[in-house]
Amino acid sequence: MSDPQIARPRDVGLPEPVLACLFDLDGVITDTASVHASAWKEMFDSYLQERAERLGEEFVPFGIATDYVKYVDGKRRQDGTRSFLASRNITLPEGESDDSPETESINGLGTRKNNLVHAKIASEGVTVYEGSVRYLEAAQAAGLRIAVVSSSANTAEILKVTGLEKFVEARVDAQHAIANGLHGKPSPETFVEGARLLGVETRQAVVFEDAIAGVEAGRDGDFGLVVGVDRVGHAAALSQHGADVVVTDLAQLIDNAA
Ligand SMILES: O=P(O)(O)OC[C@H]1O[C@@H](O)[C@H](O)[C@@H](O)[C@@H]1O
Repeated sequence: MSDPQIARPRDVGLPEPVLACLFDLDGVITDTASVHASAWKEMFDSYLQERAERLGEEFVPFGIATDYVKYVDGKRRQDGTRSFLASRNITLPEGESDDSPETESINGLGTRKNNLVHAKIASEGVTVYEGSVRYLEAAQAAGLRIAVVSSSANTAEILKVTGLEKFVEARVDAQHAIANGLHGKPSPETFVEGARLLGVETRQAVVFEDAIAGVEAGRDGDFGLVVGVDRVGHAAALSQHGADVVVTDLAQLIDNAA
């Protein structure tokens, strides 16, 4: 529900010179970080199990609270795959972007995971955080420009099925980043691009992120503020890696400012 009394950045808990909000999507606006996390676990566990049997090694499952948060969350699909496999001393060829799910390559494992994400979204739908919709409405009412900056190649689809497109003036997703040669998070380049597309300086933009790689990107990009969003009890890690403030729900910023 929009609040007609909200008219300035400080009413949504942001410093006055701020002109724009750069929102991560999965885990910040939509409850899709959990969908991604369970797809990653299903894919890696089946791959690791099959590999352990083949090589006669012990099967060590993929941990969501450990491996996902540390190596995968917030990063582009191929970067997350590579980063987790490196932590297990596994090196695979990159392969091609259209590798089938059976191909033992970085892209092949990514295809497996993406098929699982699509199946989960088709069967379970996408949940939008109510507090985030309230925040989007309030930010819009306060005259702030809004971009979504996500590592996901499924960003456009998620924004469409949830009806959130109407809030978004600029979108920097995996396709945009790759087409423009931008490094993915934890590099700040995609957030810098979000500010550029909105026509504001980075100091005039606030980054909203739930992932360690995302707050690191915010910290390294000279933004006005980095808001960490803690959905899984990792507030301390978000602060340590670059969040200036941490909330468990975006609506807290409005309520605290009132
Ligand atoms: O596989 P996709 O949809 O391109 O998403 C890549 C990544 O996108 C990020 O937004 C998520 O935090 C990660 O969990 C996800 O793995």
